[in-house]
Amino acid sequence: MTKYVIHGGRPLFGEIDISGAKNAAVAIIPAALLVDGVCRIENIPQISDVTLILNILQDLGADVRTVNRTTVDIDCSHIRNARVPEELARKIRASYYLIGALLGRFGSAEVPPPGGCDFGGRPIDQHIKGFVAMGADVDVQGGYIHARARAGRMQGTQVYLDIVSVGATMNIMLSAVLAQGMTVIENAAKEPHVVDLANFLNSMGADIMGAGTDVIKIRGVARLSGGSYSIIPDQIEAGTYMAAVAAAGGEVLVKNVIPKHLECITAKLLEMGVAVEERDDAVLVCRTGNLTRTNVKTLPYPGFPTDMQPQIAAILCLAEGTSVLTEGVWDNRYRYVDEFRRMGAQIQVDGKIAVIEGVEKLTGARIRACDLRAGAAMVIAGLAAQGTTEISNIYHIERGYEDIVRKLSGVGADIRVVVTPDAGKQAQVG
Ligand SMILES: CC(=O)N[C@H]1[C@@H](OP(=O)(O)OP(=O)(O)OC[C@H]2O[C@@H](n3ccc(=O)[nH]c3=O)[C@H](O)[C@@H]2O)O[C@H](CO)[C@@H](O)[C@@H]1O
Ligand SMILES: C=C(OP(=O)(O)O)C(=O)O
Repeated sequence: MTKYVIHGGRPLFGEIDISGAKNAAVAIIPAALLVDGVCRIENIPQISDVTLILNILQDLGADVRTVNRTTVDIDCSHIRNARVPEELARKIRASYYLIGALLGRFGSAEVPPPGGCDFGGRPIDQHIKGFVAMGADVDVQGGYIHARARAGRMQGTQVYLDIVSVGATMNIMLSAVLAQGMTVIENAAKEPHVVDLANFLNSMGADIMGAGTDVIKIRGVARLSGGSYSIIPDQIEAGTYMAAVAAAGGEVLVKNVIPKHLECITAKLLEMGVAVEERDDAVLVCRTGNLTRTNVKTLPYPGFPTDMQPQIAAILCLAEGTSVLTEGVWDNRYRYVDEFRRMGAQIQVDGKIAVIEGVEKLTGARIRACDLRAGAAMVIAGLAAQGTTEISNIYHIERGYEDIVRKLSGVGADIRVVVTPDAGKQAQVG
């Protein structure tokens, strides 16, 4: 078993470099399927979700070459296969983007239902509604989603999303760039990664307007051609390290960020008494005094991101007074609360609302990551806690954080990766 062992209670000082955004990279890499020629993609984060999506493209027949640690060249010109392997696709959420990209490229796709963090139901009905409106037949058989454009090519149309969905907005965009005519997505998501995908596709020759607003217009073009593109910095990775400084104390320059994307997080940290100073492409985060209570509700961008909800909860556990946290996106994103309670946190959950009574200190405990951001929040709690925290199931964290142990050690955290023989092997030895 591999776990993180953290000796908490040390403030953090120094600088942390932020990697490319997970939720942009896992859409832009499948988008290379639409391009005729070589796409050079830079600022790719070294995380397991990216490795998986690159493996899927290779399995489909793409030529993937590593240029350096953060750059790959992808050439999908010779792909003829539109069936995605089940064992890879089920491990990540972003495999759903292969439906839109393959439909756009070949007019057909066979993709297993996606995996990803478990927040209760994660339907993709809005993605399918969009594909059907654009002239595709979609059904599920033998554990696979089968999608086929009846006219051989997707047809532009108007799609109104019943709910603001990041995945549906980007998937419909992928299926529309090579479609016949104009597609209009209404009630579209506005997250930075939606804009990044549109910018990537436009840089390869697509004609997309309005990304970042709630109406996106995509005029279909005959072909996309190769080029190079650099992925935006990860808003959530940056927010996670900002939260770590807020919880543990200290002063850290979080570098290579777009401060505008962080404003929703910065605003809450300021309310809690944390100093945040914006620079051109960095934010300086400093916490010396006590933390003040606040209320937080997660919402689609530009609201406070749901992917920062567990991390802000870790700080609120240490803030003076009672805070109310409302999850506005997912039905069940509080599965980590029992683990926090083992560290002395006082949290009551009722449906989508968590009431957090601040405590003076958290104490180290053996806890288990239950999903990606919950795992990151446990790291934050461990850094702030007195004593030793051991976090298992860290593969969840490695889906989305490049070198988290090295980055935190670089600012003075006492965090190590420890590999122990699993229970089965110990029993064999004994
Ligand atoms: C790989 C990736 O980018 N994952 C992110 C993406 O997930 P994902 O794309 O799965 O999330 P969505 O934005 O689609 O989901 C938002 C809400 O819409 C609902 N919904 C969504 C689609 C649909 O067809 N029907 C439907 O009812 C969901 O249940 C949820 O309540 O956005 C989420 C919301 O910012 C983030 O937490 C995830 O980190
Ligand atoms: C929920 C997340 O990821 P995914 O949708 O890939 O499970 C996340 O990035 O916080």
